[in-house]
Amino acid sequence: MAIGGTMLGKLGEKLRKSIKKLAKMPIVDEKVVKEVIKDLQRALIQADVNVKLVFKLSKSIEKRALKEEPPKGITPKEHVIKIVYEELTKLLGKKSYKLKIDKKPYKILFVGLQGSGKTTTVAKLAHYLRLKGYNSAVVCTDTWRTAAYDQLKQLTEEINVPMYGDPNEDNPIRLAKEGLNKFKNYDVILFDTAGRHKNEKELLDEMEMLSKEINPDEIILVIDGTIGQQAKSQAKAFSERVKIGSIIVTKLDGSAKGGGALSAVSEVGAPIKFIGTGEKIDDLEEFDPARFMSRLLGMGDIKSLIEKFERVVEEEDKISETVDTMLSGKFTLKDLKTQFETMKKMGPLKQILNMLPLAGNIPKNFSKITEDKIKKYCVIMDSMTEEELENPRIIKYSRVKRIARGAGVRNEDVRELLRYYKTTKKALKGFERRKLGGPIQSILKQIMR
Ligand SMILES: Nc1nc2c(ncn2[C@@H]2O[C@H](COP(=O)(O)OP(=O)(O)OP(=O)(O)O)[C@@H](O)[C@H]2O)c(=O)[nH]1
Repeated sequence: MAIGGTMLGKLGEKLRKSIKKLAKMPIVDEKVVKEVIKDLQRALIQADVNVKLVFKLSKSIEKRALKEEPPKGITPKEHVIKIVYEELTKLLGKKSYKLKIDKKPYKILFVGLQGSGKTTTVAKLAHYLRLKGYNSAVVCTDTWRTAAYDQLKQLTEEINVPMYGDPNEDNPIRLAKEGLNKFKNYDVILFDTAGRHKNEKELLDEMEMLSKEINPDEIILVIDGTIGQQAKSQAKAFSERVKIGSIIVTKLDGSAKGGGALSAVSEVGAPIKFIGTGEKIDDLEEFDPARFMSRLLGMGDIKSLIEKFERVVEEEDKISETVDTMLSGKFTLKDLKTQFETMKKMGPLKQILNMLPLAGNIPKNFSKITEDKIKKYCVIMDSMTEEELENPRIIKYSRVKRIARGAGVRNEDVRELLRYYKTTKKALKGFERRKLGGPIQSILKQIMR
């Protein structure tokens, strides 16, 4: 499911809007920073993010945006975008934590209130684990809700995962013991539990007893994302009685309060390892705060953009030299080849372009070329001689024919590449270095590297 679509839809939209606004500002000063912070505050509070957290975030953004110097090669605007992104990400946790199956059987105890999506999540995780190559089995210990057994049975049958339970048994401990014994040769055993009891205390008592009996390798708390920041007190109640190892927040699809739930749960101390994004069996996603935020912000992969910026800074001198050569008109097919090879290494061109918040400013010649073309052109250049690459002017008809044959393409393809080269060279000549604005220059540098 696309986050940009329904999931936390409104929050994402609003955050995107304020970042776009920032990206459009001619300069970034205190007034602009404050305005952006106001927008962010409004969006976050509407998504039920705790006011204190929002306040903390505002302070850090303001302080960093106004005090920190942007690194060389990065414009103040890009710098502020990066700070906003980093601070928003921090709301969701410091890093990503993966589920590690490091012994056999790996026992997972699921806890959570009724309706949180626990049973569905157990099945989703069993399915996820199977795709990762682990064979897992499921035990139903819920003796309170009679439909729980049937629901789990149906879900596990659909995915062909063995399940143990007994609708006539009223002792969850006995069910857990039996299940443990039955599935001890499996890679992973998932224990589903009750979500309802006479009262909350007794539910927690039962979880504690089950935990003692099963001695799980990990206890996963399942929390309904639609409850917003209340998720924190719920998580706390459970963690006071059993050792919560990780959390899964469900129903983030279409929940306006998802941001509140995620940020609140991040404060509890146990990492969010997965999120539930729908009712279907594969609507379970590994949770990575940085990736999640960059997707939510809908600006392509900001994380990789930032890493690239870091490389830009490191390679500033080297790039500067290359750009100088290109802009001075000494642009050979060899330079074009280097440029293509970098593009190939950096991933699909489309992706690179999407990563740039200001992609609209890229000269047409650069954005028009497709990945397939790049591949083809590289093959063609591979069958050229060093001399031809250095001095493309010598490539006349007989050479075109030889190159085409060598590369297994039509003569017309070779001529097309030569035309592309000429246009690019001309376009580069048209740029006067001093006329290039900051961001355009760094984009050009990225592309030309
Ligand atoms: N939209 C959406 N619905 C979900 C998600 N996860 C679970 N649900 C739905 O939430 C409802 C409750 O889920 P269950 O798995 O039955 O809840 P439970 O926590 O196991 O309830 P107990 O068995 O009583 O503890 C079901 O209708 C699920 O389909 C999710 O990520 N997104």
